[in-house]
Amino acid sequence: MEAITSSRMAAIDENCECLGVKKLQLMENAGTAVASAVKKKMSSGKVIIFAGRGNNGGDAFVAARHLENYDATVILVGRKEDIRTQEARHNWIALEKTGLPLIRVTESTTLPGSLIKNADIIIDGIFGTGVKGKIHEPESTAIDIINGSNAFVISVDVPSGFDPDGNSFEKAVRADLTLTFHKMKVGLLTKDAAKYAGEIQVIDIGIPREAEFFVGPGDIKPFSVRRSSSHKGEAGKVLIIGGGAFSGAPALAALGALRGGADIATVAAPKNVSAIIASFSPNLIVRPLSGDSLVEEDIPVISGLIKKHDVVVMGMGLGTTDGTLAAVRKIIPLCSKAVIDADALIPGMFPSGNKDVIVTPHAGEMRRLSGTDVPADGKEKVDFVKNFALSNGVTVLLKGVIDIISDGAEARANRTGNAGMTVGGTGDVLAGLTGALFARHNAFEAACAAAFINGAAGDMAFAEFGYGLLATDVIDNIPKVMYERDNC
Ligand SMILES: NC(=O)C1=CN([C@@H]2O[C@H](COP(=O)(O)OP(=O)(O)OC[C@H]3O[C@@H](n4cnc5c(N)ncnc54)[C@H](O)[C@@H]3O)[C@@H](O)[C@H]2O)[C@H](O)CC1
Ligand SMILES: [K+]
Repeated sequence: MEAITSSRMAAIDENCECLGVKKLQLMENAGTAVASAVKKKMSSGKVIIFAGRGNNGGDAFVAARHLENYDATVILVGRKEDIRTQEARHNWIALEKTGLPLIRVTESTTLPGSLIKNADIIIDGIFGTGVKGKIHEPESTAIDIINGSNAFVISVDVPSGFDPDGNSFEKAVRADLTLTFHKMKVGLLTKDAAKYAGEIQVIDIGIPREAEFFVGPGDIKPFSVRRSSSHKGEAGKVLIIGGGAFSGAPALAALGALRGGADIATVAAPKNVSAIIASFSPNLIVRPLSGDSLVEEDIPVISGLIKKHDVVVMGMGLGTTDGTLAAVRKIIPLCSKAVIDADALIPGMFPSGNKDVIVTPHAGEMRRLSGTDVPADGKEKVDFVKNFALSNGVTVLLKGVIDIISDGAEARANRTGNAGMTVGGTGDVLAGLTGALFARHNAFEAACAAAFINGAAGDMAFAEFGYGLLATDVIDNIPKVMYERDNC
């Protein structure tokens, strides 16, 4: 059964907002489904609703509002001033306008244990996917009280305290029924989950398919955060192997990597272009290779550089002489993580099972790599990319009007970008940016985020320069997309 992590769920949630489906709507659907489960179980009776200060509590507030005709009481575990999100606050205010009794509990000693004794149903909305670490008071005692009751317990999304990602946890509600939203959670598939969750039902809360299939702002969020205590190099060291035939392409890739957050971008380039590349920017470290093009004799130097970097980005501006292609073939197996672009995209060279290679072809390069025509669009194109990724053991980022990204297991698409980006160099920027993101995250997530960020930076450049935009304008807008812009 397909299951989802809490971080992916949060990303999808964020993507929904951009598609016009607000969190408030999802919360309404979630809470309505919980109330329906109560109505299905009994037509009248005593219901106690435990709600926390996060969105799980918000779902419980909605459920309570839909149970006005029952003998229902809401226990807010925490101060109403501390209700964390706008959506949950909105639903608390709506609840205050009903005739339902609302009890606020800030200390474990004031939890009304006697009220719970003869409850028929308890709704458990203390924590959902946002639970972290040791359970504090009064939540901890609230969990104990629920577990000590004889009522039928319905947990909202996950039993409160239970780790949605399958990690160890301190204590959790033991539910009879868990209504989990959108998809099964990874933790609910672990072997002792049923002890806590009881029967598990997956509830559709109206998340559009597009929120999962199209890369959105939620998917780039994890790439925009960094610990304040980070040390030099921790954000990624990227080695660009390119140039010889050209000099601008590897420089654009390196600058794309730096704007994408890499701490270090080193360019290993043939001697004929190395000084030119260095002269483009003082931010670049350039290591000259032996001659006018990459050759096998350069491999000892390159091998040493690979060991000092997290990711290799290779191909841009290399040229396609036999000697260069022979060198490329020998370099790829030396890399633990590689982004392969442009001239380094050589047919038949990706070892199956090596998931730490991202290839970034456009349609023409994809045709060369696969030896067949790429379907124009639709499901056929997605399946084509997915099959290629699976059979070659790589992650594919196929560039196009709509980019398709797949690691062979999953496929997503990216809609950012514009026709102004057909200008030379934007693909080099994307390759470098992909390398920077790949240094810190897995191949598929990095490729998805890079496609979105590069396209959105291109859209910002288009707003300023129209069809006169340059690859360097895309580079300059990368941080705005990652750190400043509302990307909806
Ligand atoms: N994913 C969706 O599309 C939807 C999800 N909904 C519901 O939202 C919750 C997740 O909400 P979130 O606000 O992120 O987190 P929680 O409500 O689970 O909890 C956060 C809350 O709890 C406090 N807290 C966390 N850990 C502890 C602890 N150890 N001790 C004490 N307090 C703790 C924290 O400070 C916060 O205040 C999801 O499960 C769904 O139920 C949407 O409503 C519908 C769409
Ligand atoms: K819960």
